[in-house]
Amino acid sequence: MSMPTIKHVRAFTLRGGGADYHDQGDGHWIDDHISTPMAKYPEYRQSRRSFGINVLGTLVVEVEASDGTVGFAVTTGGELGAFIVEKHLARFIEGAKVTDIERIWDQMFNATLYYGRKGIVLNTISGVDLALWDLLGKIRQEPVHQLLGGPVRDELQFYATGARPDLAKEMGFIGGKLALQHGPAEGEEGLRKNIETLATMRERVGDDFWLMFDCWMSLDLNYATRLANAASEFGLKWIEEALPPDDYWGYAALRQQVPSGMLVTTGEHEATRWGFRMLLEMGCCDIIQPDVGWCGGITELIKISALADAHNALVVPHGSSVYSYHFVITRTNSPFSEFLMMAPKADKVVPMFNPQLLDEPIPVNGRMKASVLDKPGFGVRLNPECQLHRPYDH
Ligand SMILES: C[C@H](O)[C@H](O)CC(=O)C(=O)O
Ligand SMILES: [Mg+2]
Repeated sequence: MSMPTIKHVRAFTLRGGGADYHDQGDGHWIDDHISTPMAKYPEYRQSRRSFGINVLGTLVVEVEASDGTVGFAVTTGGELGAFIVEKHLARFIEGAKVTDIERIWDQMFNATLYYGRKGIVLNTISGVDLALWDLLGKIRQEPVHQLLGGPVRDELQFYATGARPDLAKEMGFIGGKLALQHGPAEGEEGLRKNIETLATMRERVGDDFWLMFDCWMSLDLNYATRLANAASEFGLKWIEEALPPDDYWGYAALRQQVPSGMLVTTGEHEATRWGFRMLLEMGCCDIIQPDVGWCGGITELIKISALADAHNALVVPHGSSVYSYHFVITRTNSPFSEFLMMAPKADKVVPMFNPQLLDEPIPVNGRMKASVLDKPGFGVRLNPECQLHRPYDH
């Protein structure tokens, strides 16, 4: 079979939820007094949007092959990501064969090393990488999970992230992850309120349902240790992203200090095999949580996951909807998945990247059959009702 080449790459921006899932309206649980690294400033404590968590918006990358097939992906990256794709990365993509994914990744990463390595550049590289996997799947008429070696189980099992683990239990999820609401700047009273929320939820969900705290990089080692000790009485399963992502030493210490049996998890703001190598070799956590749309895409996640497996660590990707589902179903060291509850009150299941994708599968009774993922590529379409904007052209 002669392999088509890539004729065009195009980058667009989009506003309103979707891949930039913090870009929500007023009254959404995800923006209601969540503990953040900015919460030490009282004026930025009530809303994450107040410090600009949603400034980037969504980046849409489209790759069109010489036979007319189009692959695409969405990630967080907006206009800055669009600039990087159109003005810098396009040269490595256009003219390449659709199977040249590994070489394109290596060229994108090495050409941006002097200003990249992590953050928005890696989000952007991830977006291109996911679009390339989508394209290859569509050209081969195979789902991405099949390109990755095929499912290792019949279905995915999900825990839910949101303000209502009690409702998540009724909806069939295996656990509920609460966003921690009060950080160190809110003192002992804040710590008490955090524990009260956990205690209330434990009361409602019973002993066996998993409950976790997501601390979104907002604590220090002392506070995180005290929170973990106090939460232990209420069966906290894991403490997530307790410290800033660069504090590998703090994570290694925290893992030694949490009560026996409690897991330490992190990694959604980490990128590449080198970043995760630090977390794994320094013994920072029990579960790594790469976001497929931010860590370097599927091409890099394959390497990160192999490294984690060799360190006996689980890989439970952060959010990332279909991009993580197609990966998780193919890996034994990824036994369950996250589902971010994007309904403003976390009281019903809506597609995670709503409203940007069509045909985006959702868990039913906290589960998703592998067969639901059996469409070419990632199996989703861009919603034509969403207003695409192309800020740069090349
Ligand atoms: C709930 C967290 O603060 C954040 O918005 C999402 C996240 O970190 C996660 O899903 O994990
Ligand atoms: Mg998290």
